[in-house]
Amino acid sequence: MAQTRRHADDLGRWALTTGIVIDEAEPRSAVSGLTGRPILTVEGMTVRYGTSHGDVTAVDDVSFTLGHGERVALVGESGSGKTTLGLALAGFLTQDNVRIEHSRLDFDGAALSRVARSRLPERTPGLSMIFQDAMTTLDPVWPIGGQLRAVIRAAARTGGGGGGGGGGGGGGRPKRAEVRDRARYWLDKVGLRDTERVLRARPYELSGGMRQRAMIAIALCGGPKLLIADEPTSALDASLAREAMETMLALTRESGTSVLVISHDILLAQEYTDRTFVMYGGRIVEQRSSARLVDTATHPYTVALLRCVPTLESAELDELPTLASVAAETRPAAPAEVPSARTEGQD
Ligand SMILES: Nc1ncnc2c1ncn2[C@@H]1O[C@H](COP(=O)(O)OP(=O)(O)OP(=O)(O)O)[C@@H](O)[C@H]1O
Repeated sequence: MAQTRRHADDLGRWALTTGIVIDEAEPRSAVSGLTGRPILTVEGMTVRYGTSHGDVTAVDDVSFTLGHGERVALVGESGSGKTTLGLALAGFLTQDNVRIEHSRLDFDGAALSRVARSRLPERTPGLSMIFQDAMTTLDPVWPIGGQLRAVIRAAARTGGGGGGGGGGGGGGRPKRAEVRDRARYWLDKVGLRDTERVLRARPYELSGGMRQRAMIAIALCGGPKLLIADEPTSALDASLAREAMETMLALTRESGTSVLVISHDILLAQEYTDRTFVMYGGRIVEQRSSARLVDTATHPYTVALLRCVPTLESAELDELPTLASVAAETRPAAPAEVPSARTEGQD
């Protein structure tokens, strides 16, 4: 808790310092037309790292649900706990110094207990994760083809799908030729040409954009029901980032895969997702329809974040607004003045 508190005190002016957190959950159906049982239900999740200076509470009592086929952006500044939340959900936080607590964590209708998860790439069947930098995430000395085939085989063992390329999703052991076909199919799906070369290549032999596409193929070839993408395009330049994001989202739409995309980029969140969750100091302080975020955001941090988005008007300014400058302009709100939580549709 000490670290979270210090972090909040650095910014000093927003609601977290007054202890007020607005967790404004809109009904999913009202936002995206999605109904039925959620693919993911998280209640009361807290993640702490034990350090030599005491415990760091990186995720602090977070609750939300994610619908089947829904795409949600998790935005927030550096250190707000986005990556920790994604890693905890995907089962990557297994170190001894990490403590994860929750009152409920259900994925695809079943409780996700950490002990039930096994080694990669079978850590959580049906749940896949993409990371920021393919170069440091992919095995550097293992050809792309081998990495793809390992996930395809693992998915087949656990009954995963993945579609296309010759079966293998029926829970049995797929034939070698089928696995090879499916690996080619997925490279083709993510827009990589010269697939034979890419299959044989090690990650360092590909360009950044190609590596990121290969990582998207590896993440999706097992037919996940939920994809957690942590800053999936921030290592790419703007045009490649857009292409890779569009490819990833088109493929997940096609397969009905739910997506939780972690990003600093609130514009990207608005453009590509159904709902946006804003994280601040380890908490989800706002959950909104992405399309209506600008008009409906009430939490002071979200409002400040939106004011920092560059616009044509701000190009005229001597200095672009930053969180620090917006905070400096904002009179510290007394607890009674902080906007109260309202759910859209109540007005
Ligand atoms: N292994 C660790 N040990 C101790 N503290 C950690 C560890 N990893 C993260 N933290 C701390 O947990 C908090 C949340 O970090 P996290 O990386 O989850 O935030 P983030 O929002 O994803 O940031 P970024 O956008 O920069 O990736 C930060 O205070 C960070 O310093």
